[in-house]
Amino acid sequence: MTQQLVTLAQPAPAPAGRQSLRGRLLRNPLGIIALVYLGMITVIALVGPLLAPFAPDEASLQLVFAPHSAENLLGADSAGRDVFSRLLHATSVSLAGAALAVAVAAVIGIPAGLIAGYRGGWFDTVAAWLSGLILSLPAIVVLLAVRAVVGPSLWIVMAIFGVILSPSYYRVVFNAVRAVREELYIDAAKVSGLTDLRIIGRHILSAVRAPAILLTAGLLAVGIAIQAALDFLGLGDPALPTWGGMLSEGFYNIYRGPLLILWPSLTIGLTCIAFTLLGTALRDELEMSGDRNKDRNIPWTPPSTRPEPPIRHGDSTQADPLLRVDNLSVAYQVDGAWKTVVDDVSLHIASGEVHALVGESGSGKTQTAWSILGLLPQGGRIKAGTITFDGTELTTARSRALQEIRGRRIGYVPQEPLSNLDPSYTIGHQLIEPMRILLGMDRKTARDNALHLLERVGITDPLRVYSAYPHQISGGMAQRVLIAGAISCKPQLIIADEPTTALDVTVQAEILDLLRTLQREDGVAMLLVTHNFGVVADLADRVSVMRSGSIVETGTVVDVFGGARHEYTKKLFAALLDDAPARPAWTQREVTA
Ligand SMILES: Nc1ncnc2c1ncn2[C@@H]1O[C@H](COP(=O)(O)OP(=O)(O)OP(=O)(O)O)[C@@H](O)[C@H]1O
Repeated sequence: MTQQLVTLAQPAPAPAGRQSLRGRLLRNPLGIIALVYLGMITVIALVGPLLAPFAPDEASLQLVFAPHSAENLLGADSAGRDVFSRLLHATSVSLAGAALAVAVAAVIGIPAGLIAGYRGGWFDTVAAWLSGLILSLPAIVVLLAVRAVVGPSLWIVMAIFGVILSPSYYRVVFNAVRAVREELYIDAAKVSGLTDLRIIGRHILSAVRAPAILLTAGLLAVGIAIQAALDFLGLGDPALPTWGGMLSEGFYNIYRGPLLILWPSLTIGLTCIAFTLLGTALRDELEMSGDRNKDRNIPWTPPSTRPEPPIRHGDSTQADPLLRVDNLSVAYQVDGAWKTVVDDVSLHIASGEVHALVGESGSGKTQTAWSILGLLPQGGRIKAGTITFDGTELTTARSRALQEIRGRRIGYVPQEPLSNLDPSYTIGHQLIEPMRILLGMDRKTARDNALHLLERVGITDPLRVYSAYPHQISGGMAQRVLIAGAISCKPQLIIADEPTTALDVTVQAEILDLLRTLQREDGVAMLLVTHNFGVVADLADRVSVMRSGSIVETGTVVDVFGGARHEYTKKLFAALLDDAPARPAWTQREVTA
């Protein structure tokens, strides 16, 4: 999990799952049904008026309430007009009306949300005020007033309805932009010299796209329903054939021509359902929520080249270890196939022992640690092996048993201290909550305990830090707070994932010192994920060296440091103990000169 400060002049590659949204939507049954129906209705809207056998208002007294026939496929209405032709024309008008409302809403709401979310300031204040004002207006009353003023114009009424809908886009886009605005990659893009417009176009719009598409599907359904309702109430334009107008006509003549109400209501209902289904399918695919079920259908097979058994120094099996990880394999689904990132990993940690996992970036250290914590990110699965903690099998444990173990008996110290604290709560609140829930302490005892813990981890002003918010403390302090949190419930095992990487050198030394003291005083076992051999030598009893998802060498620190046998371990040591001068000779000469 090395924090990589990549320049973001180029956008980060999209996750594999996002690359083929259209393809995945076409594999989603709901998506296919909705797309086929909506595709069909759009084609009808475009070419229907050209294919209609009659003009929408062509009336014949002989055909009043005529039943269906070869000439009038769906019969005729109370004025003797061909229902089929009117339905084809109404499809164009109704869809265009809904599309107009949504287009107006998007044109106003999306740019306003982007600017207010990204720039903030007075624009944010004015836009938030206006959006609140529009939302507080009763839409139907406004539309009635508009109709009274401008007369029966479908297009003006739908355009005004678009304005009323625009706060929906504004809020969704504003929230999406706010969520990414403070991200490091946006700062990196600013630093790399991109203009605001380019940053919005390249980095922000991609965060806004998914929620905006979802909202559009929902608003199109709302647009159709509202327009039908206005026409049904007789507030539409009587000169234009619409689904709502036809529905109204069928309703008034329900006894003489019962089928007249069927066709428009069926079309309105199916179209609204199709837009809603499309929205649901899009949400499933964009949020990858369907993956939970899909990945069951793709069988995982171990990679064809199995890892060699690790080189073991001495007997690394313990009679009754606190934590046993045996033959663990972890895989992610990427482009419809399993990618194995941890393969056949076994390690045992005895009570009070510090076991270090070292290896190059991407070798699977963090995935192994997260598997033990049950914190694999979405898409990651334990595909083989067992993880037994103090006799409890964690891979098959029910979530209640896991909750009891995680936090209470296994503590976790993450790599990035500040991003692991919730900015909305004080440090004190975040410290006492687990103690109150997991240990059943009352508020006062938990508070005293939290202050004592803060003092114990070396915070000089515990009272101030207790009532501070995460942004008011430094990275080193935040790491101490997280260590205090990890030990607050007196766990038997602490998993520390590169606990010093994000800190400067002097603070690193202090934090290592602290971990060492706590480990000795409390006799807690520790799984330490690190790249740093210095940290291993300083803290660990045993070490396992990982490469490409598997352990290649394992043993006590003394044995491995004293006589590394695997080529890869030797290379790691060689890289560390390079005899070459610290900087090339020519540079030294230049500096001396
Ligand atoms: N969500 C994911 N989808 C697919 N592969 C992933 C995912 N997360 C991690 N991986 C892959 O898992 C492998 C192991 O990653 P892991 O984070 O465990 O590495 P690491 O050894 O902890 O590295 P570092 O020291 O840089 O933190 C990497 O090849 C990584 O690309």
